[in-house]
Amino acid sequence: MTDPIDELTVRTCTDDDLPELVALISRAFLNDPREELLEALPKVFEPDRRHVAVDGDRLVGSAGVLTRDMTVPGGPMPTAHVTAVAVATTHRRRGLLRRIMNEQLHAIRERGTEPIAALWASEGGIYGRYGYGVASWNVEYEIPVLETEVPGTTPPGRLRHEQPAEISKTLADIHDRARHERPGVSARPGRWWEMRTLDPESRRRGMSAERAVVYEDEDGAHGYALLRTKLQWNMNSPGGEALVTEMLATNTEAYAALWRYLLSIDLVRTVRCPFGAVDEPLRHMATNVHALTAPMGPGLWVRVVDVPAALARRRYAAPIDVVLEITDAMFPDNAGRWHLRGDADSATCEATTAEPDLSLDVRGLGAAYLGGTSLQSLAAAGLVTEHRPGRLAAATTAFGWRRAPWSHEAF
Ligand SMILES: CC(=O)SCCNC(=O)CCNC(=O)[C@H](O)C(C)(C)COP(=O)(O)OP(=O)(O)OC[C@H]1O[C@@H](n2cnc3c(N)ncnc32)[C@H](O)[C@@H]1OP(=O)(O)O
Repeated sequence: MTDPIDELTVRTCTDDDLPELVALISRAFLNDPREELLEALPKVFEPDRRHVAVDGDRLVGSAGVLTRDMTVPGGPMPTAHVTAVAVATTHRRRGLLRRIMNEQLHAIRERGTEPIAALWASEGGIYGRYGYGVASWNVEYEIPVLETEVPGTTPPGRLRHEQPAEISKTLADIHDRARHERPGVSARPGRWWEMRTLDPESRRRGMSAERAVVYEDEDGAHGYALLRTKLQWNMNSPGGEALVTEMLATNTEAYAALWRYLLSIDLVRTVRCPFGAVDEPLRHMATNVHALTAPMGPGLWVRVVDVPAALARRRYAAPIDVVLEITDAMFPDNAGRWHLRGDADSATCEATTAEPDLSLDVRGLGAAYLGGTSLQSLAAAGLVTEHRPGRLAAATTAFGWRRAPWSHEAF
């Protein structure tokens, strides 16, 4: 007997679906549908890239893609940003997500412009089965500011307070220049900055409006921090909190000046920075690194959608000449042997019948793609097999990168 879930229509969205879509996504993420989502979403909404499952006159499942570049080792690359995945609680665990993911990944592949897809997962058990691997790690800093500081003299530049929406061009310029150094950072095309700088009450969660601190010198602006604050008292002592919602800098001076500022705001005792990088330079700048001890969790998950295109598009930290044997249960065209040759300037990847040096599933390739998960550690976990001695070590070095991948926003 056919499960009724197989009878549901899965189609792409229209603008008319928006109100019901907002209700579906809000409920799935345990919220009430909020007016401001109806204002924010249309700024970045791509109906033709969002799948919905329909039961009668109801939307019961959905997953979308945002068309954005992401920096990968070597530079920016079109990347399908998978977002706002939801299945109605009335229809859960009957295979609806599986149907939607299948449609979505095939649509990305048919489009032919995005060699990889990326997402932030709400739970760790969902996306591995679709070929996604954890490609970056996120560190959640909670810094007791009385225990550490960033020493140094007053830099030549200065800091100024601004309303983010009023200086979005400056923020966008710093963001664009800073992100090229760092795999994992997403571009903000079109009306993204308009959406990012909306500051509805519901985003504040009891804290202040978001404000910007910009570092500039005579050559222009080189860094910014976006933050919220909240004052509370412990008996007669201040116990204020600052939440750094985003921070990017194009040089060390700006980065140090911003952290020096953040760690010395009067009445603030704790600075939280929920999107921290694994290789955050602050650890080497602060006087007490123990104050920066912090939990780490998965950040970006990457799915390689087109193996030869993805491997030829990124660059490699050292010369590489290797035959990879890939398995991929969803895309047979990805499976097989690929001869990858590359270095810091160029790369090629062609089908071959040669004996493989390494074999791995596409999920492991996604994990290693941004340079943040080592092939050697995947091999130690039994997820990469080496067929010729020495090839694993060489490939591990080449797949690494000078900065750890980092995503500064959970899209
Ligand atoms: C990129 C993002 O947006 S991440 C956000 C994801 N959305 C949410 O967390 C919102 C709340 N949750 C939901 O909307 C739904 O429960 C979803 C979308 C996570 C899952 O939808 P469902 O239709 O129930 O999933 P479906 O029935 O297709 O399950 C497919 C497989 O994934 C597994 N699975 C589904 N959800 C989870 C989960 N949260 N944790 C672990 N495994 C899961 C199922 O057990 C099933 O496994 P199987 O193939 O071995 O049988």
